[in-house]
Amino acid sequence: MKKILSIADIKLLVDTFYDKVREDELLAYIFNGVIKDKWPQHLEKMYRFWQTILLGEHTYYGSPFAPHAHLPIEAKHFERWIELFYSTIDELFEGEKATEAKWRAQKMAEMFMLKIEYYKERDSKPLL
Ligand code: HEM
Repeated sequence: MKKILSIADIKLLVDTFYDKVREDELLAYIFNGVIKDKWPQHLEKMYRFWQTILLGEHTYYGSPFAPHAHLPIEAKHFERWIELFYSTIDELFEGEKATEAKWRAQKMAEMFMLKIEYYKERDSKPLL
Protein backbone atom coordinates (compact mmCIF):
# COMPACT_ATOMS: atom_id res chain seq x y z
CA MET A 1 0.00 0.00 0.00
CA LYS A 2 1.34 3.37 -0.96
CA LYS A 3 0.33 6.99 -0.98
CA ILE A 4 -0.66 8.87 -4.15
CA LEU A 5 2.31 11.17 -4.61
CA SER A 6 3.43 11.23 -8.22
CA ILE A 7 2.28 11.00 -11.81
CA ALA A 8 3.40 7.36 -11.80
CA ASP A 9 0.88 6.70 -9.02
CA ILE A 10 -1.85 8.49 -10.98
CA LYS A 11 -1.09 6.38 -14.05
CA LEU A 12 -1.27 3.20 -12.01
CA LEU A 13 -4.63 4.29 -10.57
CA VAL A 14 -6.11 5.25 -13.95
CA ASP A 15 -4.76 2.21 -15.83
CA THR A 16 -5.97 -0.24 -13.20
CA PHE A 17 -9.38 1.41 -12.98
CA TYR A 18 -10.03 1.44 -16.75
CA ASP A 19 -8.78 -2.15 -17.07
CA LYS A 20 -11.68 -3.03 -14.76
CA VAL A 21 -14.10 -0.79 -16.64
CA ARG A 22 -13.18 -2.43 -19.94
CA GLU A 23 -14.04 -5.84 -18.53
CA ASP A 24 -17.23 -4.80 -16.77
CA GLU A 25 -20.43 -6.21 -18.24
CA LEU A 26 -22.44 -3.07 -17.44
CA LEU A 27 -19.92 -0.37 -18.36
CA ALA A 28 -17.63 -1.78 -21.05
CA TYR A 29 -19.95 -1.38 -24.01
CA ILE A 30 -20.80 2.23 -23.12
CA PHE A 31 -17.16 3.26 -22.94
CA ASN A 32 -16.10 1.21 -25.96
CA GLY A 33 -19.02 2.55 -28.00
CA VAL A 34 -17.73 6.10 -27.64
CA ILE A 35 -14.00 5.60 -27.27
CA LYS A 36 -13.54 2.82 -29.84
CA ASP A 37 -9.81 2.66 -30.66
CA LYS A 38 -8.95 5.89 -28.84
CA TRP A 39 -8.22 4.38 -25.42
CA PRO A 40 -4.64 5.75 -25.31
CA GLN A 41 -5.99 9.29 -25.80
CA HIS A 42 -8.74 8.79 -23.19
CA LEU A 43 -6.23 7.45 -20.65
CA GLU A 44 -3.88 10.38 -21.32
CA LYS A 45 -6.73 12.78 -20.62
CA MET A 46 -7.68 10.96 -17.45
CA TYR A 47 -4.06 11.05 -16.19
CA ARG A 48 -4.16 14.82 -16.58
CA PHE A 49 -7.59 15.09 -14.95
CA TRP A 50 -6.52 13.21 -11.80
CA GLN A 51 -3.07 14.83 -11.76
CA THR A 52 -4.80 18.21 -11.64
CA ILE A 53 -7.21 17.20 -8.87
CA LEU A 54 -4.95 15.13 -6.65
CA LEU A 55 -1.48 16.56 -7.19
CA GLY A 56 -2.47 20.18 -7.87
CA GLU A 57 -0.46 20.12 -11.12
CA HIS A 58 -2.68 21.86 -13.65
CA THR A 59 -2.44 19.85 -16.84
CA TYR A 60 -6.17 19.29 -17.50
CA TYR A 61 -8.20 22.00 -19.21
CA GLY A 62 -11.49 20.56 -20.33
CA SER A 63 -15.21 20.29 -19.70
CA PRO A 64 -15.59 17.11 -17.69
CA PHE A 65 -19.36 16.90 -17.97
CA ALA A 66 -19.81 17.46 -21.71
CA PRO A 67 -19.08 13.93 -23.00
CA HIS A 68 -21.51 12.44 -20.46
CA ALA A 69 -24.50 14.65 -21.22
CA HIS A 70 -26.20 12.25 -23.62
CA LEU A 71 -24.79 8.90 -22.65
CA PRO A 72 -27.37 6.19 -21.91
CA ILE A 73 -26.39 6.05 -18.24
CA GLU A 74 -28.41 6.08 -15.04
CA ALA A 75 -27.93 5.45 -11.31
CA LYS A 76 -26.90 1.79 -11.66
CA HIS A 77 -24.06 2.73 -14.03
CA PHE A 78 -22.74 5.38 -11.67
CA GLU A 79 -22.99 2.96 -8.75
CA ARG A 80 -20.89 0.43 -10.65
CA TRP A 81 -18.40 3.13 -11.70
CA ILE A 82 -17.99 4.17 -8.08
CA GLU A 83 -17.70 0.57 -6.89
CA LEU A 84 -14.85 -0.11 -9.35
CA PHE A 85 -13.13 3.18 -8.56
CA TYR A 86 -13.28 2.63 -4.79
CA SER A 87 -12.03 -0.96 -5.07
CA THR A 88 -9.12 0.19 -7.26
CA ILE A 89 -8.11 2.85 -4.76
CA ASP A 90 -8.44 0.50 -1.78
CA GLU A 91 -6.39 -2.23 -3.46
CA LEU A 92 -3.51 0.07 -4.32
CA PHE A 93 -3.41 3.12 -2.09
CA GLU A 94 -3.85 4.57 1.36
CA GLY A 95 -3.63 8.02 2.91
CA GLU A 96 -5.12 11.44 2.50
CA LYS A 97 -5.05 11.61 -1.32
CA ALA A 98 -6.60 8.17 -1.59
CA THR A 99 -9.50 9.32 0.57
CA GLU A 100 -9.76 12.55 -1.39
CA ALA A 101 -9.87 10.67 -4.71
CA LYS A 102 -12.86 8.66 -3.52
CA TRP A 103 -14.61 11.75 -2.19
CA ARG A 104 -14.07 13.70 -5.41
CA ALA A 105 -15.21 10.82 -7.60
CA GLN A 106 -18.36 10.40 -5.50
CA LYS A 107 -19.18 14.12 -5.69
CA MET A 108 -18.63 14.26 -9.43
CA ALA A 109 -20.73 11.15 -10.01
CA GLU A 110 -23.58 12.72 -8.00
CA MET A 111 -23.30 15.97 -9.94
CA PHE A 112 -23.17 14.21 -13.33
CA MET A 113 -26.21 12.12 -12.39
CA LEU A 114 -28.21 15.19 -11.37
CA LYS A 115 -27.30 17.04 -14.53
CA ILE A 116 -28.17 14.08 -16.76
CA GLU A 117 -31.58 13.79 -15.07
CA TYR A 118 -32.12 17.53 -15.36
CA TYR A 119 -31.46 17.58 -19.10
CA LYS A 120 -33.48 14.41 -19.67
CA GLU A 121 -36.55 15.83 -17.90
CA ARG A 122 -36.44 19.02 -19.91
CA ASP A 123 -35.36 17.35 -23.10
CA SER A 124 -32.91 20.18 -23.57
CA LYS A 125 -29.24 20.41 -24.34
CA PRO A 126 -26.53 21.59 -21.99
CA LEU A 127 -24.52 24.60 -23.10
CA LEU A 128 -21.29 22.87 -22.12
C1 HEM B 1 -21.17 5.47 -15.51
C2 HEM B 1 -20.36 6.51 -15.38
C3 HEM B 1 -19.49 7.06 -16.47
C4 HEM B 1 -19.40 6.73 -17.81
C5 HEM B 1 -20.16 5.67 -18.59
C6 HEM B 1 -18.39 7.61 -18.39
C7 HEM B 1 -18.01 7.59 -19.73
C8 HEM B 1 -17.18 8.51 -20.33
C9 HEM B 1 -16.96 8.61 -21.75
C10 HEM B 1 -17.58 7.68 -22.81
C11 HEM B 1 -16.11 9.65 -21.97
C12 HEM B 1 -15.65 10.21 -23.33
C13 HEM B 1 -14.32 9.70 -23.73
C14 HEM B 1 -13.92 10.23 -25.11
O1 HEM B 1 -14.65 10.99 -25.75
O2 HEM B 1 -12.84 9.85 -25.54
C15 HEM B 1 -15.78 10.20 -20.66
C16 HEM B 1 -14.93 11.26 -20.45
C17 HEM B 1 -14.58 11.75 -19.21
N1 HEM B 1 -15.06 11.28 -17.98
FE1 HEM B 1 -16.47 9.87 -17.70
N2 HEM B 1 -17.88 8.43 -17.42
C18 HEM B 1 -18.52 8.13 -16.23
C19 HEM B 1 -18.30 8.71 -15.00
C20 HEM B 1 -17.35 9.66 -14.75
C21 HEM B 1 -17.06 10.22 -13.45
C22 HEM B 1 -17.77 9.87 -12.14
C23 HEM B 1 -16.04 11.12 -13.64
C24 HEM B 1 -15.32 12.00 -12.63
C25 HEM B 1 -14.90 11.60 -11.47
C26 HEM B 1 -15.69 11.13 -15.05
C27 HEM B 1 -14.72 11.91 -15.63
C28 HEM B 1 -14.50 12.05 -17.00
C29 HEM B 1 -13.60 13.04 -17.59
C30 HEM B 1 -12.76 14.07 -16.85
C31 HEM B 1 -13.66 12.85 -18.98
C32 HEM B 1 -12.92 13.64 -20.06
C33 HEM B 1 -13.70 14.89 -20.42
C34 HEM B 1 -13.03 15.71 -21.50
O3 HEM B 1 -13.24 15.40 -22.70
O4 HEM B 1 -12.25 16.62 -21.17
N3 HEM B 1 -16.51 10.23 -15.68
N4 HEM B 1 -16.45 9.48 -19.70
